[in-house]
Amino acid sequence: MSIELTEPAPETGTSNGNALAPAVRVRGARRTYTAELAPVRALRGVDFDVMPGEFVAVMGPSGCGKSTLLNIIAGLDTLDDGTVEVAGERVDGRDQDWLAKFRRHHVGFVFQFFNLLDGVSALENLVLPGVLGGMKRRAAESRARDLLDLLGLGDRTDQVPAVLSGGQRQRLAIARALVNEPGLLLADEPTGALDSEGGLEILELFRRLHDDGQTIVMVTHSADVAAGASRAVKMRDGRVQDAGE
Ligand SMILES: Nc1ncnc2c1ncn2[C@@H]1O[C@H](COP(=O)(O)OP(=O)(O)OP(=O)(O)O)[C@@H](O)[C@H]1O
Repeated sequence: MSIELTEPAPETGTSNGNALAPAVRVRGARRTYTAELAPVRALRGVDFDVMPGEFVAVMGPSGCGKSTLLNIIAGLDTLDDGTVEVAGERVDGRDQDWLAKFRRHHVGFVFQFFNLLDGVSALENLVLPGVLGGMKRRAAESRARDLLDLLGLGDRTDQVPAVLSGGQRQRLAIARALVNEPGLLLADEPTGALDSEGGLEILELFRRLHDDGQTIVMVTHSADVAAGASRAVKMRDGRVQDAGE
């Protein structure tokens, strides 16, 4: 059974009715963390745009604010100042319930260390977020099986994550992130825990998803991985130094 990877426009409803709204629009983003010695200014006025269908790599030295930027786009962290829009919808200033619902339907998140549910099968790792996202169990199972097939894990449905290789676990995590057909896929160092072969395999998968229209923002330290994206954004000291072309 084939599966359509191309995403329809997210049904967030744009605030201004503009169908060409950027997938992501961040303006003047500031985030300072309280720390023991001195406050850490993780974001110092970031402007960042991603158009629908782009595959953007975010690069920069350790501590420059890459993960913080990704987290504020996902509504996993809050801003001190500035605005964040995803598909035309303001994300900043929302309460936790709104953000949880928003994430469930519109944002898929892939982590460096997979963050899978260890005690349940590969299939169940996908079915649970599908059901939480509002699917009937049978529909979620069907979607989960299709995604596992698509990502080359069709023969692993009943296995728990612990018996999978790192690359297979990351493919499972990507499948999970796609269960609810998010308009936006965010990935924080998705190849960071893999060897170079495993990393390139994941990059190839992202490129396929991108070819099918998926909007992707990926944080990476690897220039080789970033070269596979359609644009590389460079951050430094809490700012965007180069927005790429
Ligand atoms: N919850 C927090 N509390 C305090 N400081 C934090 C917190 N989260 C991040 N920071 C600090 O904010 C700065 C930016 O962190 P961030 O994780 O965004 O950087 P990064 O570019 O993703 O780094 P890396 O490449 O090492 O993952 C760092 O100095 C970090 O120590």
